[in-house]
Amino acid sequence: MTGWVDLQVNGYAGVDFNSETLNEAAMIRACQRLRADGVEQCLVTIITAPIAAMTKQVERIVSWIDSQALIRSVVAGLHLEGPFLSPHDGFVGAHPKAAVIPADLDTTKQLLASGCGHVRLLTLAPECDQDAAVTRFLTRQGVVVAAGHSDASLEQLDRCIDAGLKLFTHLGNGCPAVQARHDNIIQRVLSRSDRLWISFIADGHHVPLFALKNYLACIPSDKIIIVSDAISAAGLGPGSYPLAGQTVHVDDDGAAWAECRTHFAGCATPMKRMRQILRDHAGVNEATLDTWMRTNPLRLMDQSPVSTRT
Ligand SMILES: CC(=O)N[C@@H]1[C@@H](O)[C@H](O)[C@@H](COP(=O)(O)O)O[C@@H]1O
Repeated sequence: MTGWVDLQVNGYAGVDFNSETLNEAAMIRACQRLRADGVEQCLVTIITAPIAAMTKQVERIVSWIDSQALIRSVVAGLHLEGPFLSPHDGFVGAHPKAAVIPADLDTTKQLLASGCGHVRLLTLAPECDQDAAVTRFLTRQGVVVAAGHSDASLEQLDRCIDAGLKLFTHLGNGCPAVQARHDNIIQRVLSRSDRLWISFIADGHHVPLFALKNYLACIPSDKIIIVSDAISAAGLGPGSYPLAGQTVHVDDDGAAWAECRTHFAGCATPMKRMRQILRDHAGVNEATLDTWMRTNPLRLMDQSPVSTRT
């Protein structure tokens, strides 16, 4: 197998992984489509919701990973994006503000318990993780910690990096459109690209290609990871699609907008199209694409070997 490894998939081909009505047959269909579209493995991503709803959704998906061979071979685990994110406008992005909470160990343990060892990655805002306690705990449990939806200062970023933080989730998104010209989260994270993997959504909408090329040129190649952030619209055309109880509008150009149109809400572009975009419009060669879409995500996930997780 030489397919791509996508660390952020919220849904695919008409199936919303965050829906309360998700069932096993739909999950199998989505896995078949992911495979057919070149994705060997992915992390199913559960976004911020009230804790009881998150744990219930995690439990449901974990039961299928444990019992169904195709799901187990495609779904390498879960990525929890939230609930410990910045609640501030712009940073919170498409996550429901009311369900965002400060990081705490009890909630973290509850989330991990519901995952029965399948939670591989958790995205949090370092400024919401006092003394980096949750980052340190998760790292010791073998869960990769990412920063994202965050306005962390350099000090807060460094404190979490020292405690085990490994990744920054979809740089250039989950932050306000207008920010300080120099001291902003994008520049702070770029200044730490020797110590962090950094993921990007390469659909050409989340980050305009000219800016994406600048980012990709200034980060060491072994630190770059491409994620799809796919939602149920991925692989389908323009229209309205569900995401965790929200309605997302996909325009003719493929951009996926929240109803208010102030921010994106996931992505309708599959990995195979991102690969074409990066190759044909950003001049990235095939070997480098393999590094960013397979080797690097696998290396990052090796930081969370299944055998060491409890
Ligand atoms: C699954 C999902 O909801 N993903 C969206 C992402 O697509 C969007 O980019 C970000 C903020 O929006 P912004 O990019 O407009 O800041 O919020 C969420 O993470």
